[in-house]
Amino acid sequence: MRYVSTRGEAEPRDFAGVLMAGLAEDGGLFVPEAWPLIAADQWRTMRGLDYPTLAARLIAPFAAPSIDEPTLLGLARDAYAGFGHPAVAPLVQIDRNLFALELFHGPTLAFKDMAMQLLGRLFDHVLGESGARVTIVGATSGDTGSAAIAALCDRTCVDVAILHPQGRTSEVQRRQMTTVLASNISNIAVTGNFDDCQDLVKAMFADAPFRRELNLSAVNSINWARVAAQIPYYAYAALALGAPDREVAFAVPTGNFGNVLAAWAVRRMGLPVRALAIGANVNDILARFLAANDMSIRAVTPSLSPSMDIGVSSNFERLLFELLGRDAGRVRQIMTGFRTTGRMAVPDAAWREASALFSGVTLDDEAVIAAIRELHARTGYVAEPHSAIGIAAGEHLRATLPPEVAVVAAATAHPAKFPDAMERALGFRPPLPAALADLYEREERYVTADNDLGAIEALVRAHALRNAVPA
Ligand SMILES: Cc1ncc(COP(=O)(O)O)c(C=O)c1O
Ligand SMILES: N[C@@H](CCOP(=O)(O)O)C(=O)O
Repeated sequence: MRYVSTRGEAEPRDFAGVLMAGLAEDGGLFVPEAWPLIAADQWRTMRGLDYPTLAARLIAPFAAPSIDEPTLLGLARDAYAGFGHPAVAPLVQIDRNLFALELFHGPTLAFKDMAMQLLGRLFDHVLGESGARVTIVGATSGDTGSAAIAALCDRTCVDVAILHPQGRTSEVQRRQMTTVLASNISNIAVTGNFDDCQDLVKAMFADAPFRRELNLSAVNSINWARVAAQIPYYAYAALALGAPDREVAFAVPTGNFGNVLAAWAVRRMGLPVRALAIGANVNDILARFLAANDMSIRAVTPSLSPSMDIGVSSNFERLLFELLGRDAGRVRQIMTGFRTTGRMAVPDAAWREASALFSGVTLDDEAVIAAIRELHARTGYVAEPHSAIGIAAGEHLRATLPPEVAVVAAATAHPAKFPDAMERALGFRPPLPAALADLYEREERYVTADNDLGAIEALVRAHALRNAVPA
């Protein structure tokens, strides 16, 4: 499989090349040159496979020829061995025809572990073969950072610098990052919001000499490998519920649009996905787009679902590329306009196509608290704010669909990551699992920095040089 940039000017490359490159040199995102299409008969043979086997089977067409399926299977078995549930991503029925796909049984208690545990092993595999070393720069609103750090700490071939918005994550999220004292990990608390951090990451990639000097790579969902590794759990859920012989629909709490893009991908690969709902907090650029073709940047407002406090959803560009018939020139023009005007001029036909498949549901903090309480009182299910938004979107979706369509909502984080919100909603603080029980006693280490590219680059360079192996 070869990958092309959504903006058409970067050199195409294979899976290993895309894993290492992260963001394309033209500022675009890598996408598969062609989508693998799986026939119904082949899908049926995948029913009942365990999670690592299914993951290897579905990622194999994306990874070929860089990495073959047996190698992927070995990496996947290792990646998911430490998960806290034997099914890795269990489906829990929470109501009539409504299921929660629990994606938070990995080491850092959020769905990011599902991809990141595999990604860490992919980096080792590819870099081990080449002998190269990379500097990974990442932006986080709370969960990507801790998952990346857990997956990559102490690996000899990578240095990791994670930018988080100072004071805008939950304390558990911050401590999950800042208490990892491995020498290849650096945490930078930036004065600003997640979008500032993400813009800084993209600016580092756009600084060609810096990018070359440090051999930059990415762990955010701008890196195609992240999205590829998020595809299997949607297929896993759909197959368990009867696909390809039964339609399914997915509801996904959304920030950077990576997770729901993976759900869209299984549809593109041939599974009968009838509809996709995105759940948003007050930072609802995607819901506004779907409702009224209003993709306009607004100030980011802190909320009880901090991981979704995102103003601009990077992965929308991958969907836009498809909606525009893969016209990279058009994408380039629209994205340039978006950056300069703050409003994305999506052609009407593309918007209509998107809104025929996707719907959006917005919940402000009061509605989130009410949704957590109501869900708990009615079903006994304890959902943290992000998952509660996903489930609320699933409930809206269910009301619009025939009863034979199975609705699956992504439960993206463990309630213990957001104890303040849970206490406000349900009057108790869910305990952290044993492996994290002493999180509040652990030493924290991080540096703070202004939202200034030069200052951040200097910190990242110093970190990478400190760890560089002498020639
Ligand atoms: C717990 C949680 N839920 C939902 C999201 C939104 O996912 P995405 O950014 O892939 O849309 C995030 C962050 O990305 C998250 O950490
Ligand atoms: N919600 C994320 C933000 C980054 O999203 P990503 O999927 O692009 O890594 C986080 O928790 O960090």
